[in-house]
Amino acid sequence: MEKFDTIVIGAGPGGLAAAYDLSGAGQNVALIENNLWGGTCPNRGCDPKKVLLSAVEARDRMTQLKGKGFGDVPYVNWEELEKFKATFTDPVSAGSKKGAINAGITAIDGSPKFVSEKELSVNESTYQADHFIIATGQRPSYSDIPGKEYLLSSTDFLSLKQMPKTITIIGAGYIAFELATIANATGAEVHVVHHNDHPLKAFNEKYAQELVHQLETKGVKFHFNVDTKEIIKSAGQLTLKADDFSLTSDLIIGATGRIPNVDILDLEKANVKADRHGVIVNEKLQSSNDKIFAIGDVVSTKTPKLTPVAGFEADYVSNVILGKTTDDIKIPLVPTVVYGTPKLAQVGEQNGAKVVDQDVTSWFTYSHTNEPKAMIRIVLNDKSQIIGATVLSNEADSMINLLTKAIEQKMTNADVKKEILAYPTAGSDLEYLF
Ligand SMILES: Cc1cc2nc3c(=O)[nH]c(=O)nc-3n(C[C@H](O)[C@H](O)[C@H](O)COP(=O)(O)OP(=O)(O)OC[C@H]3O[C@@H](n4cnc5c(N)ncnc54)[C@H](O)[C@@H]3O)c2cc1C
Ligand SMILES: NC(=O)c1ccc[n+]([C@@H]2O[C@H](COP(=O)([O-])OP(=O)(O)OC[C@H]3O[C@@H](n4cnc5c(N)ncnc54)[C@H](O)[C@@H]3O)[C@@H](O)[C@H]2O)c1
Repeated sequence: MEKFDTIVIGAGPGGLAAAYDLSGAGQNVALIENNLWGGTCPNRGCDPKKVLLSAVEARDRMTQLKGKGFGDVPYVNWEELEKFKATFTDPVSAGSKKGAINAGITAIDGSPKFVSEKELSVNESTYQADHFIIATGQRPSYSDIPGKEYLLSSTDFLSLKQMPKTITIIGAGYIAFELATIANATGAEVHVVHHNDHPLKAFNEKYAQELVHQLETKGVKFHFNVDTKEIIKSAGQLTLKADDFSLTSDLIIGATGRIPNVDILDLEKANVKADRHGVIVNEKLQSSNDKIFAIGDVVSTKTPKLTPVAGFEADYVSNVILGKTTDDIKIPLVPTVVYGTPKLAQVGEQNGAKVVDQDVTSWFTYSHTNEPKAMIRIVLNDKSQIIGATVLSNEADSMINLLTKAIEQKMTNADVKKEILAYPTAGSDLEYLF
């Protein structure tokens, strides 16, 4: 039986980072993947979505300047854009696997199952290790309704050969907003169906509602308080049914959340406990078996499920395994962005001693690109230090990174005014907020 220092299960951003860290430190590491190497983010998540959105953003920017330098703005050509996207995604899996092998990691394709607390089997071979890291991520989950087999996932959407004329998205979280933005820019009629009237529930409500309003202005139709009961297929189309509600479209995307990939690992044989949110861990990311860790999206914690978090947890767990730290994990501030035009970004505390909530649409940064609405909300504590922020604008992604740094450095509003930042940029406007 082959023996390793550490076996990592799942070659996404989390698993790959951990395998590289441990192998780089001299450990004998195996990495096991049962699908595409590289995981969700570069194959069917962040990166392909961002490639598609870059064309959408270019179109939206031109639309904002219609009559101010641009005439009629064409819809995004989906087939061409998909081909461009494939130039990024196609090489990922082979490249990620080859990179791991070149780094001295033993790369194994297959679905492992634990056979004991220290062993797992894959492809009829059994492997032993001192430590294991579970980094198997999540997959889309759908409500158990009749016709759910007709639903497509975000993965399917990102690889559609053709964009249909009408498309319905169930859910109003990150994925729903981003896919709605992309489909709308290709000329599709887009419907978003949500079971309550609180979209993007982790974000400031006023800002989320403004994003809804801006998408509605572009033609996206939101249907709130509609609890989907059934999907019916007829004459090549799909009809979504709810109480007193019916909507027919060419295809329906389920974007109602994701569930952890824990079910086929035989975790109970290794004494690893999981719940419906993932592997249960302590403050050192150890499972109920202290030699088996979990990182990234598969972990059952409230930590945001995002790529930089998976990477951070990978580095932390590697340091625990290598004996470099005995401290509990301390996740730093995690900024999040809903991508599109505009972007909605948020970080830190949303309540404090003082809140500056400013409509900045008329400011030069936003008026020279004719943005329909731009808003910034900064939360300060009783020492006037910045402790949180929400930004809605085309510049929200870079602004939230800047504000995250300001929070980490405990900057006050007076400190912000002392900074010299390149002008004219969204960052150099910050001082005018206070
Ligand atoms: C559409 C979409 C857009 C996103 N956009 C963003 C974004 O803009 N920014 C951001 O930060 N995050 C984004 N995310 C989230 C991001 O993709 C994840 O947080 C990140 O990929 C988590 O990394 P991970 O390594 O924990 O899991 P994953 O990337 O999911 O990797 C897990 C790996 O484990 C493999 N695996 C699963 N089960 C097994 C098994 N039994 N045996 C072996 N291998 C297994 C999987 O095939 C996969 O390769 C997005 C996600 C989606 C779906
Ligand atoms: N830009 C980014 O960083 C980004 C983008 C996409 C995905 N992600 C990651 O992927 C995760 C999953 O994204 P997501 O959008 O699937 O999840 P989500 O949790 O953000 O949104 C799911 C939405 O579906 C709704 N919902 C649940 N059941 C429903 C039902 N029966 N009918 C209608 N609506 C229902 C929820 O209320 C929620 O609004 C995110 O939480 C995030 O971690 C990040």
